[in-house]
Amino acid sequence: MAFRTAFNSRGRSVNSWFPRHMARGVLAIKGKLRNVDCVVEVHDARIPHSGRNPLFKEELDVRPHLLLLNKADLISVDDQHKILDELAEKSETNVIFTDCLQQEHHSVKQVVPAVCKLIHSAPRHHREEAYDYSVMVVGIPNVGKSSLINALRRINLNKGKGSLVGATPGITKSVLTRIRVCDDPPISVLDTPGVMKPQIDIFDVGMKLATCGTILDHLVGEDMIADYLLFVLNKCRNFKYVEHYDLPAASDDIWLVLKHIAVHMGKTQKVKALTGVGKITMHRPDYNFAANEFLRSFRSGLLGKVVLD
Ligand SMILES: Nc1nc2c(ncn2[C@@H]2O[C@H](COP(=O)(O)OP(=O)(O)OP(=O)(O)O)[C@@H](O)[C@H]2O)c(=O)[nH]1
Repeated sequence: MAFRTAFNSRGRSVNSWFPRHMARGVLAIKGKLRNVDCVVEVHDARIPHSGRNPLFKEELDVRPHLLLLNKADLISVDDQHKILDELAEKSETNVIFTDCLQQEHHSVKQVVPAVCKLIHSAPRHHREEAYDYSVMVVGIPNVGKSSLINALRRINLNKGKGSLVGATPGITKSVLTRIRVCDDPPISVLDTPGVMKPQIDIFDVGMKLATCGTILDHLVGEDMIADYLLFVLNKCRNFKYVEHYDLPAASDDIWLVLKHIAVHMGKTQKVKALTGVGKITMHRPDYNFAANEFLRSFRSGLLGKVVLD
């Protein structure tokens, strides 16, 4: 079966999807850099190249930089190896894949040793005398910055939440909160609000970011994101959704797929319609519910392990 090879943007512009306050966020982050020993950038492993805020590298590169590709549970181990090779080609070698939701936190346990190694490998400038290590956690919205901080606290301090976690992008609103995550060695992190590049000019990048939940769904439209997700799944021949929703076959028609999802999940709405034989009651699939369900399932890994880049 032939599927779409390109996604139709339907004339939509991406710029309006990015909240204005985020430009101020970078300035605030930059202003705190003097008191920081290392920058930890958290990004979504499903989009290892797209959507990273270039300002994190350009503006904060005066400090050692560690890239954490989080939500690694949502991609395959083979893809992780491939991504490491691709990043190494761009001279980016300080990279760790993390899964902050995993109970034992095996991957997150690598973070403190890696941070210490990086700090020891570079001059601390005027912070030479400072007893504790100060780490700034940066990243675009909803990639798991707060989850990482909470996991670090659990591992190293046996303590619970220090930072709010949410499925909606933009949960961390306060500008820069200092949180202790380890006593030996003493490490504090600065939690920062998610900051997106002020303008993303490539439509495809905007859609990848939206599919991973880093942009508020309603700004883009859930049906549009669901259509992009369907396009991606078909393009990479990942047909797990067919089995998951008991569809008769794979399809590139989002409305057909959403209709099946709604019917499969028993989500139809009664509507009255006036016909030639009088008023009749019809059952209309709840397309909004279906689009939301399709995205939610993908984001929680139920539709397979997919790298969007
Ligand atoms: N599958 C998976 N989900 C994760 C992981 N880490 C975080 N999440 C989920 O991703 C969502 C966002 O997590 P947060 O920790 O609030 O992200 P954040 O970057 O602090 O978000 P902002 O406050 O918007 O900047 C939540 O629903 C988390 O449960 C992970 O490693 N794997």
